[in-house]
Amino acid sequence: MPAKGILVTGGAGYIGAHVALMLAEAGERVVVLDDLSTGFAAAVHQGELIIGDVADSRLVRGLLQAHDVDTVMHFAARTVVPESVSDPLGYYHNNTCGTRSLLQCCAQAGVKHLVFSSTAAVYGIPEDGLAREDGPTDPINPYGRSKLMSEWMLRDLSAATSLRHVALRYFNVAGSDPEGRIGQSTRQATLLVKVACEAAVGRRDHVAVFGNDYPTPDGTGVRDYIHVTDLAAAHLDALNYLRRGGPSDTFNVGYGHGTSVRQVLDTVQRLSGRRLDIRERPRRPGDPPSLVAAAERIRQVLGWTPRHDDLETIVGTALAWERDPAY
Ligand SMILES: NC(=O)c1ccc[n+]([C@@H]2O[C@H](COP(=O)([O-])OP(=O)(O)OC[C@H]3O[C@@H](n4cnc5c(N)ncnc54)[C@H](O)[C@@H]3O)[C@@H](O)[C@H]2O)c1
Ligand SMILES: O=c1ccn([C@@H]2O[C@H](COP(=O)(O)OP(=O)(O)O[C@H]3O[C@H](CO)[C@H](O)[C@H](O)[C@H]3O)[C@@H](O)[C@H]2O)c(=O)[nH]1
Repeated sequence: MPAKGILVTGGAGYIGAHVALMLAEAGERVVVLDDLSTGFAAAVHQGELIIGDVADSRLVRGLLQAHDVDTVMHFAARTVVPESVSDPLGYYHNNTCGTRSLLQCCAQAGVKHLVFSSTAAVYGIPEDGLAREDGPTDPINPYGRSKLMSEWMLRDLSAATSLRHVALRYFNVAGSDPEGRIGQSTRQATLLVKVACEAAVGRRDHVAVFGNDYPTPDGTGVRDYIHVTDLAAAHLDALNYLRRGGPSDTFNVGYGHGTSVRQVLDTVQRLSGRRLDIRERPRRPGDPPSLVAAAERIRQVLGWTPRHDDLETIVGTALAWERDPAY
């Protein structure tokens, strides 16, 4: 019997494309659904790309049936925090209502497994800077709320039906495919590693440091940066876990240690050999001083074994992409 299909929504985007390629290389039959609002057709290396909206129920129902899909990996979303503040309804429409529509199709088609892209933004500002899966969720922007609502819907649907899911809460994702096939080409990026690498190759004239008076070792914000290839591998671990019959669950995907803005910028300067024009700016509203994953559960339960837990590898691959992007 031919293998069941895996539907990857948002598979032309930065993270989804890395996962789709890794799945295809592992021998899975992948079909990508993406409206190309922020993604790139050239990011889809293997498997079919269907251009369309996750909220198009007719299209999605047809795809689930035609490709005999039993697993959905759901990446499609709008992801820019400040944009979610200025256009909250757009974010709830695309991320929350889009997910609801997709889930309805999955339930009707009897999809067995779903892996969902959630975010550390569901935590808001944890008191001690360490985010635990069973700790409070209190997102501070519409993006985080749109994702948390999706987690809730998934949890309720899994309780009511035979669907089982894994929600992965990503921390700060950066870097690119070490072979240079896929990377982050997001336009008007706001994320630190991407912005700093753009400056290092001369595509921006400066980098802002948002806040130098945080209660952190060097006064700048601390985050848990993870390499996109390790993040992609977590999705294959989640898939294997669900196939083994594992119950629905939620996991942080982070390394469990923090890096400051200044450490990131120092590394970008050292690896690029370029001095950046660094401008100290006031704190960015809504930024927690420090956000680091409690990172044990995913290793224990899913068996996730990161291979690129190294700031130089993260920045090095991000810089390589910035110098010579494939799209
Ligand atoms: N990049 C990060 O650091 C980060 C951190 C936490 C969580 N996430 C989550 O990971 C997922 C992927 O993010 P990314 O960084 O790859 O962003 P991205 O913008 O590169 O990818 C999102 C993809 O979804 C597509 N898309 C958006 N709305 C769609 C719709 N309605 N129908 C079909 N396709 C649609 C876009 O065209 C794009 O290809 C998102 O769900 C995001 O919330 C990302
Ligand atoms: O030009 C910049 C950009 C960022 N920063 C600082 O660098 C750190 C990281 O900021 P990012 O914008 O790179 O990422 P965030 O920590 O804001 O992460 C948010 O956006 C991510 C990607 O969308 C995830 O969703 C994540 O969960 C969500 O909290 C923060 O201290 C921020 O103040 C700067 O100093 N200058």
